Amino acid sequence: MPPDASPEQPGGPAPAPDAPTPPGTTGAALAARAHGIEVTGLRRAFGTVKALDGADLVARAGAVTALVGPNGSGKTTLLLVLAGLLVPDSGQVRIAGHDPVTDNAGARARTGWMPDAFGTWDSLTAREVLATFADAYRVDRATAAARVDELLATVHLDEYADQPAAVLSRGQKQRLGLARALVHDPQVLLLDEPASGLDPRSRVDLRILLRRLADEGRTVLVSSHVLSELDEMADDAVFLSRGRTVVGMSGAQVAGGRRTWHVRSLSLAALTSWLDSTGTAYRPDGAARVTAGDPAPAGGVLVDVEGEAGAAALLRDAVAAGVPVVSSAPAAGALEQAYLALEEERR
Ligand SMILES: Nc1ncnc2c1ncn2[C@@H]1O[C@H](COP(=O)(O)OP(=O)(O)OP(=O)(O)O)[C@@H](O)[C@H]1O
Repeated sequence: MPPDASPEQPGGPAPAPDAPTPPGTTGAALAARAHGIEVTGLRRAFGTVKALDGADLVARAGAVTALVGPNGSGKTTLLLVLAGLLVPDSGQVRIAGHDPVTDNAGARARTGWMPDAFGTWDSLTAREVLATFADAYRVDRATAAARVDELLATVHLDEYADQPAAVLSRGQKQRLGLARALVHDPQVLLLDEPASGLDPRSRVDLRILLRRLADEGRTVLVSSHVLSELDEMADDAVFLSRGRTVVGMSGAQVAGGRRTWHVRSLSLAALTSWLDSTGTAYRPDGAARVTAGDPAPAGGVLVDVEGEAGAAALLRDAVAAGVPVVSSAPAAGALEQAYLALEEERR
């Protein structure tokens, strides 16, 4: 049995007969995808551990939503409940308008689930693995055959299509897991650490694919510890801590907050004396390399500014004052900074 064996796999309850539409469907069918994910007051305990302790979440259709939180904050538990693989103790969940508790088959027919490690049947080929899942989701044979080929190409596994899954590397298995999640053309995609084990090229491909899927009107909820990666792909973010939603943010809110910028100048002295003259607080970036005998070494500082407009004003004024600015960029991604600020508040 694969490690992520679950009733979702072949042999489990059948999806609803009105299974989702094939890829490329447009118009009215896409309009029906208006619902995303809605979670209210979700609770789930394992013995005395409250893995979910009143979590709330909204993930919009047509957007990529990042699910962020420290180890043990309840992300996987939440995703398992959303995937219909774990029954919550209490709370409300709607997946594309369906309740995974009372209408498990209906919700799961519309949900693609990619666990953090995808187990396969090693004796089946990559193509057979996908065909088996398509069959379990009652995708008709002709549609399934075309879709399996299309997905194998999408995740760049076409040359391994007829190889036993046992020969696939960890990253290739992850990509097969992504294809598996898409085999029934779900409206909602749940991905738990999808980029783990992927090489840089595959990470870029994943980002492009998730953006395309969201642009098609699907709901994409993705958890990862690699915040820089989420930064590049997420429209919105939900932060979990100790089983509760600490904050939900739109991308604009994240970008609009107070952030640290790294400003570098050909002359560190010119930069710092200008900042001093304007009363702007700054800190060393810890990377200044002073060359012996160089009277005006290059270097940079960290400055906290309000939103991107604040960063633009800082750059404009520095250049206007004759400071030879080389670069000005966020010191860390927006999600990372928001996350660290939240951690700071909790201390
Ligand atoms: N099957 C289980 N039995 C007992 N405790 C569990 C079980 N699953 C999760 N937990 C506990 O629930 C809490 C939340 O775990 P969960 O895996 O949801 O966190 P997470 O945010 O996904 O963590 P990570 O980032 O480390 O993957 C943890 O304290 C964990 O030990």
